[in-house]
Amino acid sequence: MQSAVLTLKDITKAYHDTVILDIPELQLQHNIYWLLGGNGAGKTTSMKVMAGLIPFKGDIQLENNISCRKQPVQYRRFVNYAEAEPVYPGFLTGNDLVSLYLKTKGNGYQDIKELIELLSIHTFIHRPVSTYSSGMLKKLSLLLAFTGTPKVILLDEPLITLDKQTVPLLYDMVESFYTKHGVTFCITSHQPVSAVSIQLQVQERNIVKI
Ligand SMILES: Nc1ncnc2c1ncn2[C@@H]1O[C@H](COP(=O)(O)OP(=O)(O)OP(=O)(O)O)[C@@H](O)[C@H]1O
Repeated sequence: MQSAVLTLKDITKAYHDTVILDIPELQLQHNIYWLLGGNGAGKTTSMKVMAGLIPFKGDIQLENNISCRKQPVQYRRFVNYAEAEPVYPGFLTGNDLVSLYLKTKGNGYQDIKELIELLSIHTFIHRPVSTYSSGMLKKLSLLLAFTGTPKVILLDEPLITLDKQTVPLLYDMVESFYTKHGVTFCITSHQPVSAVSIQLQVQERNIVKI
């Protein structure tokens, strides 16, 4: 049996008094997962919990040896996350953000300049992000999720605002990081995601395999 990359145990997440997630146990193996669920079901909340970015009860283990609760810095070094609607300080340029990520995450599996060219980010990377369109911002945030040497990449609604040419490029990146670099992906999307092999669903506050 494949060993678990992420193990969620006794997770509960509430906003104020409203419980959004109640997950007794969930194991994600090395794979590409598509997380489904209706509007407001809890997909983004699940992604933020798995990214270790918001408080929750319970714990998540990465490869059974790094605890999100006990070793949050180490955990976040190996779990990358791209938000559905990324927001960055407007005065920073794409170059500033790439430098910052490289400094904190280290050199990546693939040369960052190659990825910048591949996604055609080089034409605007020198500009402050306040001047970007939503699609340009999305491309930059996806690029940043592929920096460093993550074991898991979480992509929340990666397809929204992406142009037709970029969608297959993103799928190729997902496939190649999955096969060549052993990265596990969890992707939320209301559109079908062709790169995916296992579907998950947020159902009555739990995440189940379907
Ligand atoms: N910061 C917050 N404070 C209070 N409630 C919140 C907060 N963020 C999300 N919620 C609530 O949590 C529930 C789940 O929201 P979430 O954004 O995780 O859903 P989602 O499945 O990603 O939805 P969508 O498909 O519409 O993006 C919703 O009822 C939402 O109103």
